[in-house]
Amino acid sequence: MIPITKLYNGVEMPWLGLGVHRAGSGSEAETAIQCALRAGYRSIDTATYYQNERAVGKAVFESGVRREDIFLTTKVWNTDQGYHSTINAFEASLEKLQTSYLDLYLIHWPQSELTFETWKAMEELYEKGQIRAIGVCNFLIPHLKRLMENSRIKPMVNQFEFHPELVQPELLQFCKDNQIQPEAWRPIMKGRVNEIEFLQELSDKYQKSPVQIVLRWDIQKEVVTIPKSVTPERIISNADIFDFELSADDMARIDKLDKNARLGEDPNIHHF
Ligand SMILES: NC(=O)C1=CN([C@@H]2O[C@H](COP(=O)(O)OP(=O)(O)OC[C@H]3O[C@@H](n4cnc5c(N)ncnc54)[C@H](OP(=O)(O)O)[C@@H]3O)[C@@H](O)[C@H]2O)C=CC1
Ligand SMILES: O=C1CO[C@H](CO)[C@@H](O)[C@@H]1O
Repeated sequence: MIPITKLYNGVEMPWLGLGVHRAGSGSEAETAIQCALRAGYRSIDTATYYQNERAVGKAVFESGVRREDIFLTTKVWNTDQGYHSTINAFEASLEKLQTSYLDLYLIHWPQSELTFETWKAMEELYEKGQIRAIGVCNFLIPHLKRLMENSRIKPMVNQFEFHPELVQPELLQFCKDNQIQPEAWRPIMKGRVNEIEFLQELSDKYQKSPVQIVLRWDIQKEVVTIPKSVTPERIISNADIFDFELSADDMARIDKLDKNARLGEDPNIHHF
């Protein structure tokens, strides 16, 4: 059983889920999701932008796992931002995902003034019970402050790039202080954590792979994590992180690998 965290509105979210960006839009994604569900995953992170919501919906529907036991996340893409276009994008996502509600709907990137309208639509869908939790991605502290100062409901989740070379302690603390659950994207640096020497040392010490060490570090830092894989052995081993604990010293030493180095786009270029 993958343990769960509780969002500030009481909704339960698994600490670990399957990311499906670049998991393909057909059978590759379906097979990966079926494998993950068999391995105990109960959370899937997709996006309209990934063009595989249909595959996600099909895999979940055919898995035999009850919809209410799965935590389904998708995101409103930049070109769909705005009040009416968000409602339309949401309806389209529901149809593709073969579901009547979402567990988590996220704004994919901040997009200047339009984001206020997007958020208003999401607040309404949340209040109507069509989404169990609403949140954002790629919001830095100024983005979060601006949204919170100008809206009724604060985000329940902020999903941002997070791994040992991009720790952003201030953003983590800000999320914590405001009861916003942080969620890590690109958590294993696309597999590159395997090449970091110190993580190889910890791998020998704990008898876990560097990837497992890093995913465990996420959990102990209270960051939800969503590693992507379409490889069955990796899907299984990435979830095998709940039977060991990193010492406080080793946690702090992983923190020190921080280089403030991004692999993805810088949210600073998105004015809001
Ligand atoms: N909100 C946002 O803006 C963003 C959200 N995301 C979300 O976060 C998820 C995860 O991030 P992502 O960018 O995919 O990167 P990840 O850090 O999860 O890395 C995925 C890559 O690592 C490989 N991999 C997986 N497990 C292992 C392993 N145990 N050993 C070695 N290599 C491994 C995968 O290969 P293979 O599949 O071949 O096994 C894949 O190439 C995305 O899928 C998406 O859902 C990502 C980017 C931005
Ligand atoms: O979700 C995403 C997947 O990765 C893309 C490219 O790195 C990101 O831009 C996007 O936000």
